[in-house]
Parts: sequence; structure tokens; C-alpha cells
Amino acid sequence: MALSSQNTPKGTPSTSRRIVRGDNFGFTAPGTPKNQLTTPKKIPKSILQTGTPECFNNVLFETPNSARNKNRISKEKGDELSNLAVAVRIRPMNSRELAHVGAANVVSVKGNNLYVKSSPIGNSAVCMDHIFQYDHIFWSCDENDSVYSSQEIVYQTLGAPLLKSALKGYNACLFAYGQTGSGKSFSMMGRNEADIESDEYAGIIPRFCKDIFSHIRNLPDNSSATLDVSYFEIYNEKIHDLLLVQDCSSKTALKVREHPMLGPYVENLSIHSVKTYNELRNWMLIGNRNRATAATSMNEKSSRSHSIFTIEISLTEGLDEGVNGNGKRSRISLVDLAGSERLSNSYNSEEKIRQGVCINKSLLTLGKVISSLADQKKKQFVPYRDSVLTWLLRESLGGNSMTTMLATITPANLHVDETLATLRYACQARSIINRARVNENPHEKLIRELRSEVFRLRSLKKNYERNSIEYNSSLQSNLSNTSGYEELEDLRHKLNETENKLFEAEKIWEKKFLENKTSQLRELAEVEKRKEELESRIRIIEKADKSVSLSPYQTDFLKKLEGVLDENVPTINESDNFNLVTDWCKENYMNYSLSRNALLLIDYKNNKQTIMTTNDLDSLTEYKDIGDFLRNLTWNNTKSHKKLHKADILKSMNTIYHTLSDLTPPDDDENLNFLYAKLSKSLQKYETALLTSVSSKNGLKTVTFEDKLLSSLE
Ligand SMILES: Nc1ncnc2c1ncn2[C@@H]1O[C@H](COP(=O)(O)OP(=O)(O)OP(=O)(O)O)[C@@H](O)[C@H]1O
Repeated sequence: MALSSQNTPKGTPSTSRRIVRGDNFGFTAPGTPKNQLTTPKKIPKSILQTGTPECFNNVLFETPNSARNKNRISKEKGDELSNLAVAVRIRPMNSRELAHVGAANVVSVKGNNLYVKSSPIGNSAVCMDHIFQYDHIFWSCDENDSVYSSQEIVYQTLGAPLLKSALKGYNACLFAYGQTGSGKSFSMMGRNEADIESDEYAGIIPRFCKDIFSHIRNLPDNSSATLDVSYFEIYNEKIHDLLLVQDCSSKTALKVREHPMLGPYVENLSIHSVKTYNELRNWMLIGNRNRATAATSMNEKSSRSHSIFTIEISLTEGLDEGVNGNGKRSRISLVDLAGSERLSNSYNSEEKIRQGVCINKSLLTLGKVISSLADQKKKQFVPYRDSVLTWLLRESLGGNSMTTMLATITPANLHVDETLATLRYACQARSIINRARVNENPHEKLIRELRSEVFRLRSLKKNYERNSIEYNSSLQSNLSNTSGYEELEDLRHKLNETENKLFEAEKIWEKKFLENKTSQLRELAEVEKRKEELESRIRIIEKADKSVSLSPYQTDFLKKLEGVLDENVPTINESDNFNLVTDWCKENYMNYSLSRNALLLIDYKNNKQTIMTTNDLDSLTEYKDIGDFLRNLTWNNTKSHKKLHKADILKSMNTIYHTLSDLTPPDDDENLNFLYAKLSKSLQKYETALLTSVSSKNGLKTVTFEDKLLSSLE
């Protein structure tokens, strides 16, 4: 019996091929044959009637029991638990596949079943029909086909329900899986940048972004929403931020960290708040442009990286009731995985092989994670942390998330092995059960529940009262005599109790809210103070450094600023090695003066001076340290520098004071005021010490630099 057609199934019934979860499959699946070719006992009539067989085909029913629809748990039914929803999309054959000798379409869809006809094995003339079942099957091979699944249909079936869940406070994840060129990026984003705005071709992500804002616009007046977006790629097991505006070639790899409450996250990933669709779209475009792509022998634009586009929504409802608005948060991860094909098919260079190994590490681990989660009974260890991808997607796989997998395939016989591998992978993923819950503060949850209980009891009471009045007026009887009286009293009592509980809960919540707010304000003030302090420090560093070159003396001006000066010390253009020498001079109280390519060193203590050029620096490495190097330079006597005029000294001191007066720390910054005062005092002491060291002989004033003078600064 031939169960699949060789071509696009134009003649198939025009019923939708998208399977709605919980649908009756039309026949009882015969269970999962284990690695053997079996013909199911109960093949549906509709299948048996399909055409005249060219040859006898064996049928392999590939959907495991655990993934069959009758066992599936759906969030739509209000469960905490829900199965990972799995969809398959079949793209049209491309020109390369069509040009292949003996090209044929081996995939077909009938009703809720997806068939793949695989070639006869060995000498046997027997073909094999593999049957798969999924939550949704999208036939996107021919736009003229009545059952063609467009981008909009795919979004409405997969994306829109996830958005609905996210707006209720559930985490959501959608990931596209399939071999290179099978249509993952087409489904997730579109064909190119222009498609993002196209009604026809925009993929799930741009539609999702647009749809969020149409939902936000329709939120009740007393609700508000904030959105944060991030976008990164995992390439060779390294994470790169795709939303960095600077040159991405110099991007550094980010690390995954584990938050004790929030779980794994990407450290230092940029997160951007967005208020409009345009802002969100712009980030999406920046990310797409930054996404690394590499050519492969299969598809020139093929992406070798996994990309994760994340939107975090925080919703606050009931703002009109003061501080008691309810908050819900959800994180939506939209993931475009790298091609899942095997190394041998698509890699043609060493670099690609290296990339492939890493991509495989993530996909391989994803496979291991899926298979250990799929086998619930064994309760095996799930190796989430074995790859960056699975570590980050931990919550989406078997955790707190509503997750959908979109497997993309080509119908071409050329890739039938890869197609079967993808379909089996997808089948297994259907068994995964996630435990999604609304992300809200338990206290907020309690208030929300109490409020709805109060609302319910109030309307019940109202109904009762209305009915009683009607009843009384018709019977002209006393309310106290009716049997409804006791029930009404009971209701009033319950309502009273619940209202009291609500009042108490709101009071506690208000107190907590105010406490939180106060501590947040305190933290904010701290941060502001720190910011101002840093800004003043930067100002001081810049000015302080200038003042050093203005002063002919070594003061401990810089010493007092130790720790502060380490930051942002401007470099001297001439040479880093000059810096080494000048630093040494500062530490050893040796005077120097720097010109474009020479350094004048003055040793007042020993009345010597020397001029050092950049050429001298070439021999620096021959000496054991800078001191040794300097000792070996040629030094001359410095008679003229030995004697300093008091006027010169005063002029220098004035320069220092002038510079110091330019340093105006903020009034409210006590630390800096203290530092400023200390600095000023040190300079005064220095000035006094300096002036008392000046001696006068024959009308000429000289200054002696003694240790005593320097220690006076301490
Ligand atoms: N449903 C579809 N309808 C029409 N064309 C499609 C469809 N899916 C994919 N294509 C086309 O097939 C080609 C490959 O698709 P796409 O780039 O989305 O593959 P991919 O799986 O993302 O590959 P990679 O792993 O390299 O990222 C593109 O030219 C795309 O336009």
C-alpha cells in the first residue's frame, strides 16, 4: 500500500492540517514499534484507500505513546502542567533540491498525520512510510494550495497563544529546530530585513513584537506594562551580546551565572527598556545585523549560531487602588537554533568543523536533555549545565515555562535522513512536561484571590437580596420567616470575613510596599552619591595631574590622592618608558621636566642634572631597575639650579594654590570636602617648611631639600 504521494499533496482534502491539541486523531495509534518494521493492525480506512500501491510499503508509526494526543496535558485546560507543544513546518523544495537528479517530494500530510517515504533499503524493493503526529503541522510548500500555511497562520497558531500566556504572567519559549536551510530563520524572522514590516512575510518574532503593543494599547486604564528586550547569540559555546551598538568584532564573550532565585542568566548582557513598537523593532534590527553568519557549502547565509531574543513583560493591574496594584512578570524567549545537520554534510573547512563541534555540543546536549526529560519514568539526571544553550533554556525545558518547538523540514528526498532525524527529535520533545506557573508575588496572588472572592460574594449577596425582596413582595411575607434568610445571613458573614482578610492582607502588603520603597529610595540615594563622588574624583584627577606639571617641586600632592589617582591617569604621549622614569622620579622626589622627546632630570640634593632622550631609553632593559639606569646616565653639575629665588618658590606655590582653588568639590560631598581640606593643609605645611628651608647668603636665597622638609608633609 502506498501511503504517501510522491508530490505536493494537491489533491488532499481541504481540511486544515494544523492539528489542534486534544483533537481526536481519527484512529487508534498502534503503539510504538521498537526498532522493527511493523504494519499497524488498525490502519485507518482513509489511509488504506489512498491510491494503488506501486510497491508494498512497510509502515513505521513513529509517535511514542507518551506523546500521543489522548495523553497530552494542555495549558488551555488550566493545568499547572503542560506538554511541550511541537509543530512541524514543511517548506517548498528549493532550486538546488529540484535540480538534483531524481528529485522527489517524500513528505506528505494527510489529516493529522505526517508521512515520510524513505527509499528502499539495500536490495529490497520495499519502501518505508514513517508516520508522525504533532500538535500542529504546517504545510508551506505551495502558496496556491488551499491548505497552505502562511507566516500569519504560523504566528496565530504558535506565537499568539504564547503571547496570551505571557500576558497572564507565564514564561514562554518558542524555539525553531531543523537542518540548515530548512526554514528556521524564515519562520522566526522572515527572509530579510524588509520582511520585518511585511504583512505577508514577517516571521514570528516581528509579529510577536507588533502584537504585544496592540495588547498593551488595549490594557485597562488602571494597568501598565513595561517591556525590556535583550538579544544574544551563542556561537562556539560563547555568548555575544547582539545589542551592543559598538563594533561587534571586538565583542567579548559573556558568562552564564546562576542567580539563587532567578536561575541562570547572562552576566552583563545589555537589557533595553522599550516603550514603543518602533523602539523594539530597532533593537531587533540591530541584533539581526550583528548576528554572526558564515557561509557553508549548503547555504551561503546559513547561520552557525543560536540566537535568543528575549522580551520581559512586567504588568501591573489595579493601579487605581493605590499601592496595591498586582504585578505579574513573564519572560518570553524566541530562539532560532543553528542548523542541526551532521558535520559531514555541511562543513568544508577546519574553522567550520570547529564551529560545528561547538554547535553540536549545544544541540547534542539539547538532545540529551530532551531525551532524559521525555523519559519521565526513569527520573534521570538532566544534563542542563553541559552546554550554554541548555543551561540558559533550563526553565523552558521541563521547567516554569509554556514552551513550543517548531521543527522545520524540507520535503526533498535529498535530505530525507536529516528530515527523519528532525522529526524523531521533535516527536520525543512532545513527551516533555513543563510546570508553568504565573510569576507573581505570593502575597499579590493572595490579594488577587481574596479580591475575586469578595467580588463573587458581593454579587451573590446582591442576587440574594434582590430575589428575597421580589419573593417577599410577592408573598407579602416577612423576610425573617423565609428559609433564604439564614442563607443570606451566612453569606453576609462569609463576605464580612473575607473582606476582613482582604483588609488585613492589603494592610500588610501596603506596609511591605512602603518598606521596600524606602529601602529602594535609600539605595538610589547611595548610588547617586557614589556617582557624584566618582564624577568629582575624575575632575580632581584631571586637575591634579595638570598641577603637577605646573609645579617645579615634588609635593606629596599626589600621594594624598593615592587610590584616586590610580583611575584615569592620563598617559604622556612621548613614550610609555618616559612614564616609567617620571613615575620613579615622583616616588624618589627627583625633579624633572618633560619636553617633546627629552626629559630633564634635576637632582637638587646632589646638585646634578641630566638630559635624557628617547634614544637613551633603548638601553633601559640592560639595567636592573630605573634607579640603576639613571645612575649610569651622564650627570652634570647644576650650580644654576642650586639656588632658587624666593620669588620663584612663591610663584610656584601660587600656581599650586591656583590649581587647588579650581578643584571645587560638590558642597554636599563630605568625603571630598575632607580630602580638599587635607590637601590644602598639606600645601600650607609644605609652604611653611619650604620657606623655612630657604636660606639667604649674600643677598641670594637658596633652598635646601632635606628629608626633614619632605617628612613635614606627613
Ligand atoms: N516556508 C517557506 N516558504 C518559502 N521559502 C522558505 C520557507 N522556509 C524557508 N524558505 C527559504 O529557504 C531558504 C532557507 O531558509 P532559512 O534561512 O530560514 O533556513 P534556516 O533553517 O534558518 O537556515 P540556517 O540554519 O542556516 O539559519 C531561504 O531562502 C528562505 O527564504
